[in-house]
Parts: sequence; C-alpha cells; structure tokens
Amino acid sequence: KFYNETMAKMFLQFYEHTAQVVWNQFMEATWNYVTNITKKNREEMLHKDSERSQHMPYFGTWARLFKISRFQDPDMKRMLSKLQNIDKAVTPAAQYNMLLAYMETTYSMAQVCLNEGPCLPLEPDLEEVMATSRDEKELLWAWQGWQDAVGHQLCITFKCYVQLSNRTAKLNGYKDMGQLYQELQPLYLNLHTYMCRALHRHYGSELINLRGSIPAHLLRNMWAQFWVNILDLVLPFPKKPLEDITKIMKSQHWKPSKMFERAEKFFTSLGLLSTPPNFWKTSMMEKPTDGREVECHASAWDFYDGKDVRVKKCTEVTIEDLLSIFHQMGHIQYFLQYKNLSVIFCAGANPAFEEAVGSMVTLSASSHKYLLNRGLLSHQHQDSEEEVNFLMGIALEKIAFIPFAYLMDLFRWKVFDGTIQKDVYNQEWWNLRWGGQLPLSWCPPPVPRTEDYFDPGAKFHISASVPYIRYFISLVLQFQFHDALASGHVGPLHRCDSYNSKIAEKLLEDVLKLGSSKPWPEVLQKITGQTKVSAKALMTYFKPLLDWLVTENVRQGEILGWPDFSCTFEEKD
Ligand SMILES: O=C(CCC(O)(O)[C@H](Cc1ccccc1)NC(=O)c1ccccc1)N[C@@H](Cc1ccccc1)C(=O)O
Ligand SMILES: [Zn+2]
Repeated sequence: KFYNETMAKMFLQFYEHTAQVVWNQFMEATWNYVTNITKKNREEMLHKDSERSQHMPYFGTWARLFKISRFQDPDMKRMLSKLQNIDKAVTPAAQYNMLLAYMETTYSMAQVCLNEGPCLPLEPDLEEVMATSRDEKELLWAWQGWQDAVGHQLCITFKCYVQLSNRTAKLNGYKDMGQLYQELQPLYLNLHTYMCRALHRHYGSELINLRGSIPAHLLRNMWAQFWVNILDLVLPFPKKPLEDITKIMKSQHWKPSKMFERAEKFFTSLGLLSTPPNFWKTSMMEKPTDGREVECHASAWDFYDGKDVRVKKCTEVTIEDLLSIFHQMGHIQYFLQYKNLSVIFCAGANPAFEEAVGSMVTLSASSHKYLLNRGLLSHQHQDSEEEVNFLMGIALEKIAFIPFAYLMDLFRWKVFDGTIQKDVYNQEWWNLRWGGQLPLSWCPPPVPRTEDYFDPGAKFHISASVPYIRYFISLVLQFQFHDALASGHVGPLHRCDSYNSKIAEKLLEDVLKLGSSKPWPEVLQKITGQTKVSAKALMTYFKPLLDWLVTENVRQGEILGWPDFSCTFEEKD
C-alpha cells in the first residue's frame, strides 16, 4: 500500500486531467446524440461511454492502493475515498449501455397515431392534450395511447436491463425517507380527500368513487404527478379564480429566450453568476423544426471544461415551462459555482441539493409578489380567500407529487432487490400506485392493464434510468432552503420572494461553491443552521391551506383515512 501524499497528489492530478478529457468528450457525444438522434451519433456516444466506463474502474482500482487512513489532508482523503468507490457507479458492460440508450431513445421517439392522420409525440402534443382537454374520452385516448406506445416496447427490454444492472438495492437509505413521508401524510391525506369530493362533484360517481381513487387520466398530467391543471375544478373559492399566467405570457408575446433571460436575471439578482455568452448559442431552447429527432425531456449540461454549460428543452410558452426553466437554471448555477473545484467534487452536495436549488427559486418565482412585479399578474393584493386559492395551486404541484416521487424508487428498489418479480412488474406498479399497503396516490389506471405492458416506462426517469428519490428529498429541501433565505422576510413564508435578496446571496454562494467537497449535512447547516432534512418549513408554508382543508373536510363530514379499495386490480382476461 502506498501512503505518501506526494505520490497521491501526482496520482490525483493525473486523474484530474484525464477525467476532464474523457468526461468532456462523453458529454459532447451524448449532447450530439440527444439533440440529433441518428445511428451514427448513437454509436459515437456509446464509444465515448465505453471509454468513460473503462476510465473509472481503472482509476478506482489504482486509488484503492492508497492507505488513506494515514493521510492528513482532508480534501485528499475525501478525493481518494470517492475515487475508491467510483467504479461502483458505472456498469462496464457495453450491452448494458446499449440497452440504456435503446430504452431512452424508445421513450423519446414514441408517438401516438390518430386513426387517419398525424402521429403525435409526447412534447408538446400529448402533454398539451393531457393538460388542457376537457373531454374525458380524449384524455383517456391520449393517456392509454402513450402507456401502450412506450410500455409495450419496453416490456422485454426493461427485464434485460434489470438482469444486467448490478445495482444493489439501496433500501437502507429508505427508512428515513419513510419517516419524512409519514410527516407529510396529514397534508397529503387532507388534500386527496378534498380532491375526491371536488372531482366527484364535477365528474360524478361513475368515474370517482367517493371514498377512494381518482383515475389517473383525469388529473391532467400524463403521470398524475402534478394536479395543477385541474385547479379550476377544485378551487376553494371559485368566485376568485387565479389569473391565467400562461394566457398573460402569450398575450405579452413571450418567447422561450425571454423565459431563459428572466430565469437568469433571478439568479443574478441574488448576486450569483450569469451564464457565459456561448450558453445562448449552444443551448437547445426549442424543439427543432428541421425534422431532427431529439430527446425533449428537459436537462442541464455541464461539459466539465469550466465554460461550456447548456440547457436542452423543448420550450412552450407556458407558466409550467417558465418554472421548469428556473429549475434548469438552478442546475446551471451549480455548474458555474463549483467549476474551479477538482472534477471529483464537481457535483451537488448530494443529488437532492442539485434538484433543490432551481426548485427553491421557483418558490419565489411562483409568489404573488414576484409575478406582480414582473407584470405577470394585475391584481395588487390577495385577500385571505385568494391566498387559499393560491396555496391550493402550489399544493397541486408540490403536495400531489409526494406519493409519486416516493413510489418511483420504491418500485425500482423492489424490482432490483427481487421483491417484485418480473412477471408482475405492471401489476405491482399499479398496486403501489393505488392499492396495496401504503396509502399512496390512489390514481388507478382508467382501463385494465396487463403484463404485456410496462407502464412505469411511460415515465422518462424509468426509461432513462434516472433515480427519482432525489426529487422527493428535494421537495422538502427546497422549502427548507426557501425558509432559510426568507430569514430577513416579514410575513408568511408563501408570500416570500427572494428576488434581489442580499441575504440569499450570502447563504447560497458559499454553499454552491463547495460542490460535493464537503459532507452534505455540513453544507445544509451552512444554509439552514440544521444538519437534518426537515419538513417543518414545508408544513409552515402550507399551514393556511391545511387549516382550511381540515375545516372543509370536517364540514363535508369526510371520514379521513384510507379509502375502501373496492376496485381491485383487474386480472388479465
Ligand atoms: O425531470 C425533471 C427535470 C429534469 C432534470 O433537470 O431534473 C434533469 C433530469 C435528467 C435528464 C437527463 C439525464 C439525467 C437527469 N436533470 C438534469 O438536467 C441534471 C441533474 C443533475 C445534474 C445536472 C443536470 N423533473 C422531474 C421532477 C420535477 C422536479 C421539479 C419540478 C417538477 C418536477 C419530472 O419532470 O418528473
Ligand atoms: Zn433537475
């Protein structure tokens, strides 16, 4: 075993230089593929991927020769220990990477064809139908079409992917998630109970059984993960509807570039960094119209050369996409802040931090104050009833998301640890979603689903094998960050807008610059003063809504608690 620090320093510098080149080339090749899906670009990406997959274990093995317990320098110790575990992150098998590419491409290219006439892709067409259609049959057509289009093709492939994955189930980290999930239950349960009654009023009892589930296609989101598009059906005070920001954006002739400029301006208003000039040339901000096939799911890209950062998004002019752009610019801000660190530390304190930075900013950007100042709202003030309506809108995006984000990786961990066998993937997915032992989101499939389909694959992160628990933790974390930044703010948390806040700058800058060079509890403490993720700030934010919901549910004589699972899973006929 080596343990002299000079040797280790040279080793790390050698790793640093080679890793930067390998990662930059891999990102470039992957970018070329996802923004122009062709056979040639796929082969080039897979070639660079295999180089990356070999580079990691090679240095991982070498790093294990160092006895880090003998070292003094904490950064050196942390770098070497990260390197010693680096090859666990990638599966070298080439056919594994080919499967991944195939699944992700299948998702991105899937379309639903009308009997006679065009075939519709997910973005923007099917998502538009799901978000805006008021015709239950049309919603069902789009929902079923998409599940079948992707689920059918991935059914076999996903089984092979699981076979090849050497992922060990990370159930251990799971226990404290369960604790967080329990903490949020009262909020979710009250919201769900209220939603059932409100939707029952609208759709009638043939579609909504009063004490239980809401069919997945009625929530106006392809995955029933956000319910904000049915706000008009469940508005607590219907006489005081919220202004339609998408309509206002369109009437003001917003363009995608303006949406990106506004998001960037928010970060610079906090004294954070602006994007480099090439960002505006190299990013893909709209779906190409030259016939290229692209992967539309939004993402932010770091090319590990300290200057090339990009966003890829098929932007539509809607408030949902504006907030999504804030989320992407949060990733970009992290890239810019940690760019001078060793490539080993060029990541967020943990994956949930990466997701929480941008989402935290959307909390300010969704505030009445920010939108009013930006000319996106005209009503000067909100009375208490309008405030409840506002909080309902945010809750349909953030609270409805809780069970979905929780079960996405609960499902995958059960698949990887063998609890869920491959002959019942689809049935177990739907059981988790609306039946079973955990009170989850109760959104059953509107039509019977069989094992000829793999419906989880209809969600990007399953097809692209992107972990999801990061979004569940980010949901709690973003409110904790928002609350920390609001420390100078007077008034309720949901009215806080950190735009131009100098306190925010102080808190955020030091933290983002740390990348993953420090243990995340230490980083959390720097922002919030606590070392634990806590749902307290989230519950404070929604307190006025929860009070209203409890009163309303009691008034309606609701019996809280699990609905009767009268509708059992339809056996395959
Ligand atoms: O998927 C996203 C946004 C895309 C992303 O920014 O999280 C993206 C996902 C992705 C895409 C391709 C490969 C890997 C991950 N993540 C990034 O662009 C990213 C993440 C970490 C570091 C750098 C970039 N949001 C989730 C959940 C969500 C999050 C926030 C608000 C609403 C909804 C969803 O839509 O279901
Ligand atoms: Zn993200």
